[in-house]
Amino acid sequence: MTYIKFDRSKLTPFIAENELNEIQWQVTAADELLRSGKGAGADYLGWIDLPEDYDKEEFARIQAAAEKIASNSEILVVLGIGGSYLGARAANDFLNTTFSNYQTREERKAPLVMYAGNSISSNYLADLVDFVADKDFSVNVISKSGTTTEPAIAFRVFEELLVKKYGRDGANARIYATTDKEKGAVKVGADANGWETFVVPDSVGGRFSVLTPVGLLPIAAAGHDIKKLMEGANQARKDYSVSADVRENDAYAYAALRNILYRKGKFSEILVNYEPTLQYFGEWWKQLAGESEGKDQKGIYPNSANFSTDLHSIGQSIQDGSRNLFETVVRVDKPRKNITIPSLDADLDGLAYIQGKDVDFVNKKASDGVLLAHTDGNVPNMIVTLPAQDEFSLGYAIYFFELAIGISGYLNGINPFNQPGVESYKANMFGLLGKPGYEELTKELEARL
Ligand SMILES: O=P(O)(O)OC[C@H]1O[C@](O)(CO)[C@@H](O)[C@@H]1O
Repeated sequence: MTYIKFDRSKLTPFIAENELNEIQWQVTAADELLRSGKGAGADYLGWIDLPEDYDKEEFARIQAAAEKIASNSEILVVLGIGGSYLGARAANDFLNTTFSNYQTREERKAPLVMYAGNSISSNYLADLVDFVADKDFSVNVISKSGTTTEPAIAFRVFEELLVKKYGRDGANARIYATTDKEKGAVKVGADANGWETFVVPDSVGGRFSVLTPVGLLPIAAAGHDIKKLMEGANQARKDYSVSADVRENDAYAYAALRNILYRKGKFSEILVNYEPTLQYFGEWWKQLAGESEGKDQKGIYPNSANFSTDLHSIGQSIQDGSRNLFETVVRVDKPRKNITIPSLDADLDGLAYIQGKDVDFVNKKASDGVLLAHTDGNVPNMIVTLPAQDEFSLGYAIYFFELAIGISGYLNGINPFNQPGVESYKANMFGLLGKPGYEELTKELEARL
C-alpha cells in the first residue's frame, strides 16, 4: 500500500486480469531499460534519483533566495515556458489558497508569483508590465537554452523595466537565472552581470524538471515547503523501486493499463480533477505525457478536464461521443477547507436532502456518480487519490506520473525523453520572422501563405 492510492477496480469491463499478466514481461523489460540506462534517451534519466540525489548546497541557496525575494519584493515574475514553468505553476496553484492573487502581501505572507514568457501575447505582457511597474518585484528567468523565443522576449521587457526602476546594479540583485550550467544566453548574461544562478541539470529534460531549481525556486518563493515536496517525491521513488511487478507497483500498473487501453483503440486520455486548484496539474501532466509519448505517428493524446465544471460543457461528448477515450481521475481525499450547505426552511431549490452536509461530500458523490456513468458509457476510468492537498502528496504524485510516463513510453516503443516535433513550428516561425540563417525557408513559406 503506497501513500497515494491507485484504483483500477472499474476497469473490469474493459481489461481482463490475464491481460495485465500478459503485459508484465514488457513492463519488466521497460523497467530494465529505464533503470539500467540502456533505453533510448538515457542521457535524460537524472529525474529518477533526483529526490534523493539533489544538490543540497544549491537547495539551501534556493531557500535563501526565496527569503531574499520575500524581504524585498511584492511580486516574483517567473519567465519560462513548457517544462520551465508548468511544474511551478501547477505546484503553486495546488498549494496556494484559491484567491491568493487577490490577497494583500500581509495576508499572503509571501510574494505573489506571476508568470510570463509562456505565450507571445502582447496584451498579456503589457498588462503584466503595467501591473508590476509601481510595485517592488524580482524576476526569475528560467530557460535551459536561453534562446526560447517566448521567455527571451519577456526577459528583455522585464530586464529593461528592472533597470529603469532600480538601476543596473539594483536590477542585477533582483534577477535570478535558472539555466544551463555553462552555456546559453541567460548564462552569458548571468556571468556578465552577477545574477544569482541556479542550474537546470543536463540529465533532466524540461518536463521532468519541476523538482530541480526550475520548479523549486518559484515554489519556495510562494511560501511553500520544498523540503516536504522532495520528501514526498523521495518516498514515491523508494516505494516504486521495490518491484517491477504490476501487482505491486502502482506506477507501473498505471503505465501498463493505459497502454493496454491504447492498443484497444482508446487513443485519448483525459486527466480529470474535481478541484480547480488542480487545473495546472493537468497542464503540467499534458506536457509530460504529450511531449514524452506523442511521436513516430503514435502515442496517447493527452487531455485534461476540470469537473464538475466541464461536465456541463464537454461532459456530453465524454458520455456519448466517439468511444476512443479513457479517463484518469485525480482526487484529493481531504480538501484543505470544507464548507457546510446552509439549511433553509423553504426548499425552493430542492436541496433539503443535502442541507447540513458539507460541499466536499457532494463533490465526492458527484465523482462516484460520474465514474459509474462514464464506465457505463464505455469510457474506462482509473483513479489516483492524493491523501491531502499538501507538499508531500504533491511531490509523491509528481514522481508517480513521471515514472509512469517513462515506463509507458518504453512500452510503446518510443524514446520518451526527446521532443523532435516541437522544433517544426519554431523553424517556421523563425523563417517568417526573417531570422538570419532561415532565408530559404522564409521564401518557401511566404509563397505558401
Ligand atoms: O528551458 P527552455 O530551453 O527555454 O525550453 C522550454 C521548453 O521548450 C521545449 O523545448 C519545447 O516546448 C520544452 O521541452 C521545454 O520545456
